Amino acid sequence: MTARTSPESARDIPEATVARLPVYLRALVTLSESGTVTCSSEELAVAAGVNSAKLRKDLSYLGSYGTRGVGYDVDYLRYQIAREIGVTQDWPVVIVGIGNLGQALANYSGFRSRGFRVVALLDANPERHDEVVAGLDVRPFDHLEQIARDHAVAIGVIATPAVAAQDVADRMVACGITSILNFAPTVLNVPDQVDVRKVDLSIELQILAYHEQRKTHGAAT
Ligand SMILES: NC(=O)c1ccc[n+]([C@@H]2O[C@H](COP(=O)([O-])OP(=O)(O)OC[C@H]3O[C@@H](n4cnc5c(N)ncnc54)[C@H](O)[C@@H]3O)[C@@H](O)[C@H]2O)c1
Repeated sequence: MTARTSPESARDIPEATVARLPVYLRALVTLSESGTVTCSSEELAVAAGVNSAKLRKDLSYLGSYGTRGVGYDVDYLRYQIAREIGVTQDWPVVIVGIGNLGQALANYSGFRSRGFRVVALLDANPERHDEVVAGLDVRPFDHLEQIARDHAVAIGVIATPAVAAQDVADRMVACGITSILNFAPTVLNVPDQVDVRKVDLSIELQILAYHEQRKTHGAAT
């Protein structure tokens, strides 16, 4: 499967590579902030926690091969990857469902530093509408259409209970939101042109539990 790429590149990059680009970007930001000017593919691979042959192959999709004997220019590669992902531009984001998780997400400073600007926090519960979270008023869910229009919102985050998530997704799609990050433990039905990414920490824990169990059984035999 391939992923859509930026208009400049008009190339298709494999989905698995796309999933690793943010990992490389994070490693490059750390290297850059520590004053590193160039790095070898091995150094970058260690910093990103991947195999260096895979890293070189991934970066070749971006047309970036480094310079023999010198390696990669850290800031230039950081810019190239950020541009490929689309985070050199500012992405307005709305978060719907401002309970425990929605508040934690709203307070997460890492979104802004990676090009995501939270423009509104929406909740259906009127009791929440007096609250200010991360410097933003919590607003009625019914304001979604107006906010999406005013800020040209492309990305919506769902942090409501599972029973409400499909309705929230339908309303997001109806007002032109084409990418959804869903934290609710439910499968969303959306039109083909809408991208949904699902985050489920309990699934990650279950995968770890599976490996733990195998370690325990392996040790017992
Ligand atoms: N993906 C993960 O790893 C992960 C981790 C924790 C929680 N969750 C999920 O995230 C969701 C939120 O969890 P929480 O602990 O913050 O819950 P919570 O009850 O604290 O908050 C949910 C909020 O959604 C609001 N809401 C309900 N229906 C709504 C609607 N139709 N429109 C707008 N707002 C609505 C509620 O008023 C409430 O403020 C749940 O679905 C939970 O299962 C996922």
